[in-house]
Amino acid sequence: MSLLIKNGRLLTETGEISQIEIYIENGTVLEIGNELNRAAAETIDAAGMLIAPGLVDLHVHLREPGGEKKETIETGTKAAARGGFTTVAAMPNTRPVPDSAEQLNKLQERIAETAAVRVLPYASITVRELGKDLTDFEALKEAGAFAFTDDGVGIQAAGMMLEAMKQAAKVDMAIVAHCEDNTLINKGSLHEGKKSAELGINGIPSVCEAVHIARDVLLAEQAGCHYHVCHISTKESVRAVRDAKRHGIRVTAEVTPHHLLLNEDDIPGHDTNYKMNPPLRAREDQQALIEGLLDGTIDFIATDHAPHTSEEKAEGLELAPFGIVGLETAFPLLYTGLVEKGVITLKQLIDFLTIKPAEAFSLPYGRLEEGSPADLVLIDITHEEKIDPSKFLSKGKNTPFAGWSCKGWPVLTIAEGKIVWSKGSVTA
Ligand SMILES: NC(=O)N[C@@H](CC(=O)O)C(=O)O
Ligand SMILES: [Zn+2]
Ligand SMILES: [Zn+2]
Repeated sequence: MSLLIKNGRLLTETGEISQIEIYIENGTVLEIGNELNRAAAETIDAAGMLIAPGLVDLHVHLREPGGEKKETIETGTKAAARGGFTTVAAMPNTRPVPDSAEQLNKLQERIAETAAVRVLPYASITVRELGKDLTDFEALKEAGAFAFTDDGVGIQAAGMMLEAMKQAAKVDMAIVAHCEDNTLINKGSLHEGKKSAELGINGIPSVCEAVHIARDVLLAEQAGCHYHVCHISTKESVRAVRDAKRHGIRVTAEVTPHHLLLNEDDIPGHDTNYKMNPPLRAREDQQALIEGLLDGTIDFIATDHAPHTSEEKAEGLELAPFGIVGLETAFPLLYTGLVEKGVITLKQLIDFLTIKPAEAFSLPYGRLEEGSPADLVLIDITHEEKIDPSKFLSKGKNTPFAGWSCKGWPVLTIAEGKIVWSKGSVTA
């Protein structure tokens, strides 16, 4: 199977745009250049489109097994393809949890059968994510685990975290941490601040997250493992990561589009589409996250795509589950909200969604070079369209961004040389 992409525009290292042809064979980029004179089974005219490496999202909830009402591997990866993502890492807070080689193997089978794009499965740190017993890291690595995390819940005991980190260092894998101290959650539904006070709702204080990060970087220093912070959200957390990096500790961090684009002032009232964990923080936290991204404290962007059913989300601010979807809106939102506003460049945005996550975890994805896997996305930078959850391929419609007018929509996604999603107008 061969594919020729003509007339596309590619960003060079310096951020300039160059006209390019890409020839793909058997899932691999064979040649990039001008007037390649290749005869391909299929030709795509990418005139006017920006070509980027397939986007990489290392924090996604696909919900299968056990949560199929919210999402499946099939619907979640179709949503990924529509959003321009060709690699996603699937969180293990499913039922059952991939906490043994047997469960992970079953998950891999489902992925092989139904996924539209590449899925890297996380395994849990503790059995059933209960925080009591460590899983068998060696066996899980052998079975193809991408990294270890108990996302959805923090590792409460420092001794447990240290032991996990030592085991992770032994098998040269990362500990990926949802940072939340259960004794500081305060039964909160929003950030503890202006908005929680205004709405008369319990708030989750910033220190609930930052205290785990401050603890964990010290533990990681001792264990010598790669420690990664999920969905960083507060200025104190950014400070802790920055300080740890300065001291040579092997820590990386991700931030979500919603924490970069929203803060508590944007919450219109009792709307559960603004309820996620960690919560939308104060304006100065949002500013600190942008600064952290710009100065390299925060390594990359991940969506934390967390679909829930509309019935669950209709239960009111205090009872509804935490989480919003993100795969199908990340690029246009960030392009419109950050690049068009001059906060970051287009090159930086693409890097934060491709090469940066890949480098943080030494993955061979997120780059478009001769010999690399043929993962790429064509993006229409100029076309403006409103976010319409009814068009989502995800089962989850839970987004606070419905109706936002955005530019920078993916129009065609190729994963391992195959067209996995197309808006329809570009294929020749
Ligand atoms: N982010 C969320 O608000 N929710 C996630 C859990 C998590 O990422 O911690 C979920 O699984 O729904
Ligand atoms: Zn989490
Ligand atoms: Zn998550």
